[in-house]
Amino acid sequence: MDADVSQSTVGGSVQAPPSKSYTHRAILAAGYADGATVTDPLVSADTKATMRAVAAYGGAVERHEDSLDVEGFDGRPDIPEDVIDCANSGTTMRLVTATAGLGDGLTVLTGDNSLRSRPQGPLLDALSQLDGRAESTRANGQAPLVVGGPIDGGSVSIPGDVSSQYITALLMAGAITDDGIEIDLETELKSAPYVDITIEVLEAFGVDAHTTESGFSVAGGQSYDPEGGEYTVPGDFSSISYLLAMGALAAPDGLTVTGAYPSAQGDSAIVDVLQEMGADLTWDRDAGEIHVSRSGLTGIEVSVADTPDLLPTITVLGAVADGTTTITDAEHVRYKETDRVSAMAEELTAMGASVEEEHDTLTIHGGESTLSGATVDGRADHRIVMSLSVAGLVAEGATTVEGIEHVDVSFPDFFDVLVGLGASVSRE
Ligand SMILES: O=C(O)C1=C[C@@H](OP(=O)(O)O)[C@@H](O)[C@H](O)C1
Ligand SMILES: C=C(OP(=O)(O)O)C(=O)O
Repeated sequence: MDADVSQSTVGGSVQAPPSKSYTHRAILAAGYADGATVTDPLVSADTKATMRAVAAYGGAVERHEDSLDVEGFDGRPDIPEDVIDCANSGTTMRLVTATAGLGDGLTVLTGDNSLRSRPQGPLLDALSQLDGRAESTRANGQAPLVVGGPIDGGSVSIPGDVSSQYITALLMAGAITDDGIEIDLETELKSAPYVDITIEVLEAFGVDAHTTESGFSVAGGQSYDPEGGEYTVPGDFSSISYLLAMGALAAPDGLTVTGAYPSAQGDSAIVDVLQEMGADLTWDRDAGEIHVSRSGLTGIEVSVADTPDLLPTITVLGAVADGTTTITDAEHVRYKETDRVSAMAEELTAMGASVEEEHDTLTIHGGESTLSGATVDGRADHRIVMSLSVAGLVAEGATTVEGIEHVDVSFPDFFDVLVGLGASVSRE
């Protein structure tokens, strides 16, 4: 499905969607537990993949209007009756691959074309170091994967610059092992705040995991036991980034995002990025409300080492801002649903922007009247679709964004929200 987005303004108030990262972790943590209620979950294509995995391992997930009742598999998983299809979700594949290492038998994991081209090798290698069986069927470090155990824990050495999800996966599974897992990082850790999110969720489930001098550590023999049997998911700052970008570019009378409370999410840095670019933006942290209105923006230099999912949003902001925006430390953003560094450079160039791509860096030469409408390819990637749609709000003439159904991965009602805020969008 495509969306035709015309130059238009937005305004009003909108509730932040629930966090994808917290929802995945809460569902799996409830799976490792006897069970739990997950309140205000994100129900999306990606989190449904984690629900399916928990069910495949012997749990069950019942959906209610504002909550999920998760029946856990309580520690070590059953051996699934069938292949686990992780669809488009990297988080699901990495987190539940480590779960498979706890099982007394083999689990087969696969996903869609995109997921089957993403790197899993370092996690497979880590499970092998723990004497698990962990193989890529094509011997290329990519899914389909065949993984089995049961692992007892131990020490692993792993690179930190490919995906933090490997660390999250090992910490979550490590608590269930007999001996725990010590993780030594071979490189600096990229996307580090996502491990902070993991440690925060584990703590809420009564599990201790912590940083060490060389990486992370989780003791074995722990049980997942959430206080009060319930966990509430906060709002999602990656999703909020599109709402704030729309406000800063196209809300003359302002736009308010509610449900935006502080948490461990690195992507709340979008607030600092916008303020540094000169946006008229205030965040009432106690009330969980961010107010932003249309502002003249100026280019900045920003590292996405900790915040890879903000790259598409910042690229669009940079294309409209006066002067040059330089996005650095971006290599790991190439390992997502698509290579987002190239995708954003190419699609915004098609809209008239001047973007220079290097391996680790994007340089955008912006200006208020740079963007013009074009037909752009959403690359079957939710974040490319959403950021190009925001660009369409300020481009001269109509922008057609292809493949908009992919917003289902993290922000299923994105286009309803956009229309509700007054944007001129037609879908066909
Ligand atoms: O753990 C998580 O919830 C995520 C970690 C990040 O991935 P990497 O650690 O692979 O960079 C991020 O890009 C992804 O959207 C969600
Ligand atoms: C990269 C993302 O997610 P995942 O790694 O779970 O596919 C994302 O949501 O941008």
